[in-house]
Amino acid sequence: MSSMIEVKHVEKSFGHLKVINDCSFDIEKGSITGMIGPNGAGKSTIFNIIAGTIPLDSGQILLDGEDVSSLTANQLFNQGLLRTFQIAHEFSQMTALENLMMVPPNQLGENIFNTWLKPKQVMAQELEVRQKAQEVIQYIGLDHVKNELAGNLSGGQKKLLELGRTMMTDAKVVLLDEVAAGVNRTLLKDLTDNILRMNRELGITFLVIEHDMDMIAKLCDPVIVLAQGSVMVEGAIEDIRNNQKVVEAYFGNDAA
Ligand SMILES: Nc1ncnc2c1ncn2[C@@H]1O[C@H](COP(=O)(O)OP(=O)(O)OP(=O)(O)O)[C@@H](O)[C@H]1O
Repeated sequence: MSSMIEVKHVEKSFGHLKVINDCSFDIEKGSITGMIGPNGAGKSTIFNIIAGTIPLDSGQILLDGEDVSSLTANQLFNQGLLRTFQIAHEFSQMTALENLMMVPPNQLGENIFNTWLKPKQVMAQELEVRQKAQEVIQYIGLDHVKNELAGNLSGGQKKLLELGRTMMTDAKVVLLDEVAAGVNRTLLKDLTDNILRMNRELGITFLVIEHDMDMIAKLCDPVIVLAQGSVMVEGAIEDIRNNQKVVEAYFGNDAA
């Protein structure tokens, strides 16, 4: 197995507060790697650094062997690394299907000159995108609500739609930040099944930050425990659960 993402000696401070401290770990290609840790451990910060939304102070991030430490989120998107985002306000007034159709970058039709100069190509591409969106909406099990406004979908359905949006791209790695929050148990199972299926069938690598331990246990191997800005332990969830250092990091020394 080779690495999809390598985090090497990354450091990040906010003012005088050192939040990420000589942090190094690898995410294997084809894995669903979980990241857990107590509040304030630096999970969101390292996640945002990998996603290109926060610059690192020092260290290096490699994507598929290439140094991407200074790339922006947009540039990383074009290299196949993306994170799910909540459906923005303006998209909530579009249908679920239209939300999927908005995703592919560089659609020819977006450029007015292309619409005049290359109308056939624009139409062919729109048809292709529509077909792909239809396939994706079926894949994620939202066909029955494809014409509903995204704003009217339930919390869990919105999460599924966000996952679907990543399938409209040629994603190699998807970063998921607390997808389970506010999702009911039935849709949580759909969400978990879809992530497992996308991983198995499409070969997408996932990095998952999650407070829901059930979801972590169902999805992730390995699991990385972050504490005070660096990796405390890494391994299978059963080993992590029984690790005394981890229990102490979460609950303090009283937990012993
Ligand atoms: N933009 C910022 N400016 C200043 N301090 C920040 C900033 N972002 C995060 N921090 C601080 O960095 C530390 C780590 O925060 P971070 O959100 O990465 O932790 P976390 O592990 O994701 O926590 P949680 O599980 O509570 O979401 C915290 O002490 C937080 O207050």
